[in-house]
Formats: sequence, C-alpha cells, structure tokens
Amino acid sequence: MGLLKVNISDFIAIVTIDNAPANALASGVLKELSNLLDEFENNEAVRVIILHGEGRFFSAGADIKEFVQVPSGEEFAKLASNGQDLFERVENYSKPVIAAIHGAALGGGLELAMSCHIRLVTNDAKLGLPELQLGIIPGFGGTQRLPKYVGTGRALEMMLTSEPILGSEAVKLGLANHAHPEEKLLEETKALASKFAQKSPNSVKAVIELLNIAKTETYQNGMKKEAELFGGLFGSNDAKEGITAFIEKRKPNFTGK
Ligand SMILES: C/C=C/C(=O)SCCNC(=O)CCNC(=O)[C@H](O)C(C)(C)COP(=O)(O)OP(=O)(O)OC[C@H]1O[C@@H](n2cnc3c(N)ncnc32)[C@H](O)[C@@H]1OP(=O)(O)O
Repeated sequence: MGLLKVNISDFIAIVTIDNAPANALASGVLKELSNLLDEFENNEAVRVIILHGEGRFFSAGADIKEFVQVPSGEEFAKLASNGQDLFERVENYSKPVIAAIHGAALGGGLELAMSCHIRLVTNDAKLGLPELQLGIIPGFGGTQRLPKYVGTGRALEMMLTSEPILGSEAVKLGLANHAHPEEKLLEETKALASKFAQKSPNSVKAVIELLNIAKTETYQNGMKKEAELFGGLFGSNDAKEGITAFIEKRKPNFTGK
C-alpha cells in the first residue's frame, strides 16, 4: 500500500493517486485500486468516491517504464485485459466514482477517468489518448469508451494525432461535466459528491445499474429492469423515509436500508 492515499469524511472517500512523478498507473497502483474497491463495497461510511492525482497531473497513463519488462505479446494482451477488467469494475461500481482531473489525464489515465461515472476538469487540463505516439494503441478500453463521449470522428482524430484536448473543450464535447479553476476543483467536486451522498445508496446503485445496462441489453430489457428495480425499492426504509419526509416538509435522512 501507499500509492493511493485515502481520506474518508462525510460519506465521501477521496482517493489520491500518489505515484510521482506522473502518477503513472503502475501495476501496484491498479492493485491498490482493486483492493480499495473491495474494501469500500460494504463500507457504509463510503457513499461516493472521488479519484484525483497528487502533484502536477491526474495521471499520465500506464507506466511506460514497466512496458520494457513485458516478455511477450500474450503478456502485453493480459496487461490490457487486466486493466480493462478493473476499469469495467469501476464503471459498474455500486457507488458513484468521480474523477477530478487537473494537469493531464493521458492514455490509461484518461481511460481510468472515462470508466468513472463523472469527470470534472480544470479548464487547462489535457485529456488525450497518445498511445499511437508510442507505436501502440489504447488498451484499457479507450477505443471503446472515447467515441461514446465525443463521437467516432473526434475520437479517431484524438487517437490518430495523439493530441490532447483541453478540459474546457472536454466539457463542450460531453467528456467532462464541468470545468473549474484548479484551486477550486476539489472543493467543487466534493460539493457535487456531497449532493450524491445525501441520496439513498439503494437508489443511487439502481440508477448506475440502469445506466450501464444499455451496454449489453436492449432498450426494452432496460425498461423491464427499470420497472423491476423501481418495484424492488418500494418496500425499502429509504423509500418510506423519502416519501414521508416530502409529506412532512422536511429533508429526508437516508440510511441505505
Ligand atoms: C494500456 C495503456 C497504455 C498507456 O497508458 S501508454 C501511456 C500513455 N501516456 C503517455 O504517453 C503520456 C506520456 N507522458 C507525457 O506525455 C508527458 O510526460 C506529460 C505530458 C505527462 C508531462 O510532460 P512534462 O511536463 O514535459 O514532464 P516529463 O518530463 O515528460 O515527465 C515527468 C516525468 O514523468 C515521467 N512519465 C510521464 N509519463 C509517464 C508514464 N506514462 N509512465 C512512466 N513515466 C512517465 C517522465 O518519464 C518523467 O520522468 P523523469 O523525470 O524521471 O524523466
């Protein structure tokens, strides 16, 4: 442990990638992230996760210096599929994961951010998939996720030029939700996370599941699942609390029960 710093308060876990100089996603960083996801799953003190980077960058991607130790194409493919599996877990995680991006999110760094549920950026952050500059391609899901956010043409241009876009443009394209000045980024991210944390964890989990279902299921099956989960929440304490609070004209206090 030690490459990810964790601070939990007010139901928000702030996870800081601390792998100087560029917060490269070395295998140790990915292992720690996987362990944290295990740990947070049943931790009721964590309702929202914020990922960000210590120092100058969010993350400059996979650790290029580790690549030279990879012995074969099979191992290189395994490195990619292990990263894909982890980022898939982030995307399907039952609690919202927000990436707060400053400096740069490049290669695997952007791929990690794209697997998060929401991205907030600084105006001058650089977001890109520059792997073709290295003679390789994105391997942690970038070719599949980037076009969903920015469209095929723009995604292809970003990959074939290896040139990053700025945070301000990422917001215009829908890759990021909001841009903030760097000194305000974490504060604003926490403010957003805090709104999420006040909702019932059950409803939050259901909404994430329903948004992700479109990846594998038809529209009709998504609708069926929505009705099923809607019905499933009916008897929950949180649904009773939310509806009672509305009638009593007070703020609800959700417990996840
Ligand atoms: C399946 C996934 C695949 C991938 O993710 S492949 C990796 C894709 N990412 C990249 O290609 C980004 C590579 N890095 C850069 O373009 C630049 O760097 C930055 C824009 C991030 C920063 O540029 P600047 O401010 O000029 O600093 P600097 O001197 O280039 O880098 C500072 C130190 O950080 C190390 N570093 C940067 N990125 C990585 C990385 N991805 N893996 C390992 N180390 C990295 C450098 O080597 C150097 O280190 P030292 O000071 O010891 O020379």
